[in-house]
Amino acid sequence: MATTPAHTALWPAPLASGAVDATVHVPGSKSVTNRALVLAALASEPGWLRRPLRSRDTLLMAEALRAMGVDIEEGVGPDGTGETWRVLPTGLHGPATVDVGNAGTVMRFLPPVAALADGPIRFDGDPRSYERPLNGVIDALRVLGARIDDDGRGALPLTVHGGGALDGGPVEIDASSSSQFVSALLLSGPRFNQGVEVRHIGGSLPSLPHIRMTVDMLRAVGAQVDTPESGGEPNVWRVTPGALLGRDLTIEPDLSNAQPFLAAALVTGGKVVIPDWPSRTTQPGDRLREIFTEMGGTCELTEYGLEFTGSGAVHGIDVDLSEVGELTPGIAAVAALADSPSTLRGVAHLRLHETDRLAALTKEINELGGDVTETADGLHIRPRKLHGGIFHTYEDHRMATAGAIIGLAVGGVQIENVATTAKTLPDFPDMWAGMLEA
Ligand SMILES: O=C(O)C1=C[C@@H](OP(=O)(O)O)[C@@H](O)[C@H](O)C1
Ligand SMILES: C=C(OP(=O)(O)O)C(=O)O
Repeated sequence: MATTPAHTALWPAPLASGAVDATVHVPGSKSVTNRALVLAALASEPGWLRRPLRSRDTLLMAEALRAMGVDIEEGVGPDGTGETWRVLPTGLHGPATVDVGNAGTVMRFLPPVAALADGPIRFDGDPRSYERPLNGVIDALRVLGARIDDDGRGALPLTVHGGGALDGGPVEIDASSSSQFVSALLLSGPRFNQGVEVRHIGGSLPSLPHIRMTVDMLRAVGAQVDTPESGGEPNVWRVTPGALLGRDLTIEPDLSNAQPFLAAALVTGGKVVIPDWPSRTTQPGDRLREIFTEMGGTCELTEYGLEFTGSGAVHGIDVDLSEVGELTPGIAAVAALADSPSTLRGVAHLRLHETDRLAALTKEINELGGDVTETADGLHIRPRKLHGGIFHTYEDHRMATAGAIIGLAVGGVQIENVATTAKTLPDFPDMWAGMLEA
C-alpha cells in the first residue's frame, strides 16, 4: 500500500470554466530522446538530436554520458530552428559516477554502456531507484562477461567495472517486470564483441511498443536486429556486432505527455490540437487515439497533427493496458469522471514504477470520494461524485497530471508537489494554464 507522504507545496488544480479549445505544442519524447542519446554515444561518428526533451530524466541521461567522457553540446541547430544537441562519441571512460534519479531508462540502459567503459562506473539514485527492479540487467551482464559489485538485491546502488569491451553472446532473462531490461541489452548489443541474443523466459512481457522503438531506432543507425516480428523465434531478439552511424534525428513529441491535454478535451467536451503528431510511431501514446475515442471523443490525424474533440460524454472502458502501461494513470483519471465503470487490466508491473501506481491511484481517487479497487493486475473504477481535497503524487509525474485531469471537473483539488512533473514535462503547470486560457 502506498503510504501518504508529507505534504510539500500544494498546487490548486484549475477547474475548467467551459470546453477547452487549444493547440498544445508537446515537447519531445522521453523514451526517444534517451534512446537517441545512448545510440549516439555508442556510434563511431558524431550525431545530432533535434528538439530533444529537456527534462530531469533526459538531462540525467546526458549528464551520465558526459561523466563517461561523451561530449554533448546543447545549442541551437545550424538552421536556427529550435534546440539541437550534438553528440561526439569520444570513448567511454571510468572512473565515473552516474546519478539515475528515478529514471528507469537511465538505470536500465546505462549499465550495459558502462560495461564498455575502461574503468569503474558507480550508479546511484533517488531512494525509489533502490526499489525498482534491475536484476534482469545485472544478471544478464554478468552472463555476458561483466564484473558488477552490488548488494545482492538485484537493484541499485552498484558499480559496473568496465573492462573496455564485453564478450556478449546469448543470454536468458525474465523481463516480465520491465521491458526496459530487453531494450537495455539490445541498445548496447552492437558494441559487444559477439553482439547479443536476448531470450525472454518469464511471464508476459509488458510495454512491447517500447521494445519495437528500441529495434526501430537501432536499425535506423545501421544495426542488424532480428526480432520475433521479422520471422525469428518468439521472445528472442538478436543484434549483430557492428559500428553504429551518427544520425541527425528529430525527436517526436511525447505522446504520453500529450495525454493530459487530450484528456482535457475529453472531460470538458472541448477540442485540443497536438501539432506534429507522427503518422507512424512506436510510441505507446499513439494508442490514445483509439482508447480516448472509445471513452467518448473523436479524432482526426492530419499532416499538421492530431485534432481531438470531446463529445461532452465520457464513457468507461474495459481495456488491457499491458502494452501501454504508462498511460494508466491518465486513463484512470478520466475513468473516475466517466458515466459507467471501467476495468483496467494487464498492468501488475505498474507496482514497480515511479511509485506503486495501482495503490497510489486507488488511494488518491478514493480520498476524493471515488470508488476504486485494486485487482491483481489493474483497477476497477466505479465513477462516483468526487469532491475536492489533496491529491498526493508520490514523486510520480503521471500521478500529478492524473490529479490535474480530475481537477478540471472537480472543484478544490490540490496537487501535492506538482513540480514532480519535471521528470518528463517541466513546463506542465504553465502549459496547463495556457491551455485553459486559450
Ligand atoms: O523503454 C522505455 O522508454 C519505457 C518502457 C516502459 O517501461 P516498463 O516496461 O518498465 O513499463 C515505460 O513504462 C516507461 O515509461 C518507458
Ligand atoms: C514508468 C515511467 O518511467 P521510467 O522511464 O522511469 O520507467 C513513466 O514515465 O511512466
